[in-house]
Amino acid sequence: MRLLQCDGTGGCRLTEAFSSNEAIPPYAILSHTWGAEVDEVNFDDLIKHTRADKPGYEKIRFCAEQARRDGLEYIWIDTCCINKDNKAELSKAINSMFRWYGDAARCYVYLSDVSTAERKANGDTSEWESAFRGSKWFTRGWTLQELLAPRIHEITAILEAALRGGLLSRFRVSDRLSWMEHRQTTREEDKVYSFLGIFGVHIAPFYGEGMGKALIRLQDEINKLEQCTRDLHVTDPQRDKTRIEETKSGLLEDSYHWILENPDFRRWQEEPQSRLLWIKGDPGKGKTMLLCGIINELSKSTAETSLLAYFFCQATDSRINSATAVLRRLLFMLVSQQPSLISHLREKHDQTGKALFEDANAWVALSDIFASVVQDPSLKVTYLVIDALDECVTDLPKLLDLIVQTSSASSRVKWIMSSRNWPDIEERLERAGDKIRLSLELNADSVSAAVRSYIKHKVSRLAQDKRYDDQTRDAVLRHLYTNANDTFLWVALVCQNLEKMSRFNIIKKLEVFPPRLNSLYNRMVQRINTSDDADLCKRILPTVAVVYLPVTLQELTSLVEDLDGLAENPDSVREIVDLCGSLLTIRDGTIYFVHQSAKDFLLKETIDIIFPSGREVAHYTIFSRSLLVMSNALRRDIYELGALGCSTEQIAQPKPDPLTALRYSCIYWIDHLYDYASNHSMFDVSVLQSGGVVDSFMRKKALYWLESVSLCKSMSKGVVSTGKLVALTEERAATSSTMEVVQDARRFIMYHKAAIESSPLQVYGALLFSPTRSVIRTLFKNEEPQGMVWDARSSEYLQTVNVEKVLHRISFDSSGNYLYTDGGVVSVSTQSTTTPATINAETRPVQHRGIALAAAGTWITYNSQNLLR
Ligand SMILES: Nc1ncnc2c1ncn2[C@@H]1O[C@H](COP(=O)(O)OP(=O)(O)OP(=O)(O)O)[C@@H](O)[C@H]1O
Repeated sequence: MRLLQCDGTGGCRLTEAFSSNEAIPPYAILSHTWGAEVDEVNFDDLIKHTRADKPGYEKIRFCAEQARRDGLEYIWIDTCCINKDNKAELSKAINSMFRWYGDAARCYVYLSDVSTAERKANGDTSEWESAFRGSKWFTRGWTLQELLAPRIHEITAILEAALRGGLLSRFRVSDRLSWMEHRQTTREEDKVYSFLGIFGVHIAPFYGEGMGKALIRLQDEINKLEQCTRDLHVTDPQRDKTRIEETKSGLLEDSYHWILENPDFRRWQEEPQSRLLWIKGDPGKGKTMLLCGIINELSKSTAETSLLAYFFCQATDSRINSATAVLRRLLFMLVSQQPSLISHLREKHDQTGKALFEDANAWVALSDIFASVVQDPSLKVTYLVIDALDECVTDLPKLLDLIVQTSSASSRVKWIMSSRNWPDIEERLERAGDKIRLSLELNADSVSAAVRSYIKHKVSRLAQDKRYDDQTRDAVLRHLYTNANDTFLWVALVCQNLEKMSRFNIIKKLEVFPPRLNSLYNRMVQRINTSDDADLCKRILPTVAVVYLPVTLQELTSLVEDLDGLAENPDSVREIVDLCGSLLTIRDGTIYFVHQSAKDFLLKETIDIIFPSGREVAHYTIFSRSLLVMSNALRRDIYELGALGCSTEQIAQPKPDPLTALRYSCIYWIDHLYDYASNHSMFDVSVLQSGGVVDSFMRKKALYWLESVSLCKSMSKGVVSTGKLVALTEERAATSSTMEVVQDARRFIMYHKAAIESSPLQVYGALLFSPTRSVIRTLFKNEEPQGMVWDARSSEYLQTVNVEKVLHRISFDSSGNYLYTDGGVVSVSTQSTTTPATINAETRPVQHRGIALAAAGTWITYNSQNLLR
């Protein structure tokens, strides 16, 4: 970007171009409509100091004068700040202009066809206003990206939220395209190129290609961008935060406000060099809720000017307990708020697709991307918040190292993290330069006051709901004040128990709540152990303690034999889970531990009660139950979709959903088998023998299982799991026939993953593209699609499409006449022709890797020999 530097007396000179990592000084930018090309001052005129008589100088003078009044030294005007003879510079400018307008300190609009002289002395603005409303500035293509003022909504019909600075990525593509409808540009392609910034995409301008082709290229880029954002998305982080707050019965402002006045916190907030704040404290001291409060405050105070991204690690949920998950969510939130940042992901994502975020190399790729995002010179001031580092089970050291490294590399990023008092976290964070450590134990007075207000609030609610008399209320207050030891969680658990108890004799019953968390948990476990339902609870608790993410009530019925047949009756399951006392809680039909510390307690302190035969047995039970229920229920086309080409996006979850109770089993059975097998002395070798449970399941159900994995949107996990299964059969010397079927299933899923992921029933079409000697193809011969047999060596082709690169995405429009690929759009002719279609030609003698099926039943293979039939 080049700027015009004004000397304050009406003179200006062009600066050298700023490189992309140089800081750009504050500048004003001009929005105007172009006059005749000869009248505008161009780059050459400024370099050679020629043609000072051009009418276009008036605009420069206007802009420089206004900038002087606004105290700005630099201005940017498109007529003269771009060297249009330099193709690379022109292309870069076209692709960056939207951002340059967004980043400007001021934007001046020069309306050459509206005169202030038309304002009447008596203040009547009607003539001026009608000239204003009729100005051609509102009808030109390029000025679309420069619109700012709210009243412009009436004239342009552009949604007011967009004009008020709402994130453009939140508006539908069709809405944004419609804003251009009544606008003109001198060159037709500009009608498309002027959209690049509005969609946050880049294409090289190619004047002469025509609007149609430019639009196809734009649409293709938009599709890729949307796909990249979709692939990055896992769950909505805002919703995750709300869920956490609700699971913990809502956030109480009085109990976190102290932090805003805390000297360490203020130092972190106010000093630019203090980039890293680490809040540490023992279990249940209120760190998570404190961070929820801080996030609320930051989002109020910095909403417009900065970015805010956060992540709550939860050890109990394998989807959100790894370093990769942390980076993926943070990046998703940053990109959602500043879409231009997606450029750091696009190149890698275009090559690799969703696997970029999920395969074995995901950490390497994501950490590189993250490091370049935080060093992007256009990155706004950014706050990154991570709660519960201690609950990041996978790759915590790598995450800590990255935080330390990036915090010293970027001055625009400020971090807040929380964790328990773990020495290994302390040791790693010690390496960060300007960090602030805020210990809750060292701020005992503030925490104690916060806990007291929490107690007051909870007890007044209890007194109201349970109609306590004054004496009971005061006794409860006293017991909580005396025994809480500044631990929110202890108070929360006691109050939760009191809610379930009748008010009579409460004062005596208070004795059952001993001080300290562990004593309280111990009391809860002892009560379960001596209850009438102890056996049932002792089958449910180990299951809930070893699952890799919280399961639903229906999923639990698949994992615990005693709950067989109750999948349709969640209320009964709820009653049974309630027997497990105060250790578990149910929210939206999903079972959680009341707190991570409850699970920790169970796993560490009660092994002999909950896992008398070892934890591996709990894994074995889940594995074998899963295989049993899947063997009974899985079948071809379980959702009764019919058409093999039905794409994942078109599939609506049926009601009732036959996979409701099976989802967890489908995704995690292999992980449980693996964890069971980790104890050599306990492992029963027959599990992996010919005719054993795994062998039989794979022979009879492998394809139906893959179909269901795709319906559960978990193909990437399926790939990883089958890899684990292969490794296990090798380690444990399974019989060779079992190894063969498992290895072939692995090849099958690797080879056809993309196709099965986009259309689950393509798993059956994929048989046609597997070698005839494939074990899976042989086993499932009867499942091959009938009447659509395709033979690459002998078929007549309607059309042959050769592509230059691997195609990751392929889909037909609803008519079946157009095929959209990431290599371009192909029309699917119904007449026989030997002419190759529009994608660039390159034939490679390798095999096809995937397939897609048109609505009309035409097959296509993609990747290399791309054949339409
Ligand atoms: N500001 C608050 N408003 C409402 N409830 C709170 C607040 N602070 C703490 N609590 C209650 O205390 C419980 C424990 O707090 P929290 O989960 O934040 O502790 P923690 O320090 O993060 O614990 P751990 O390190 O074990 O994860 C919460 O479940 C909630 O019920």
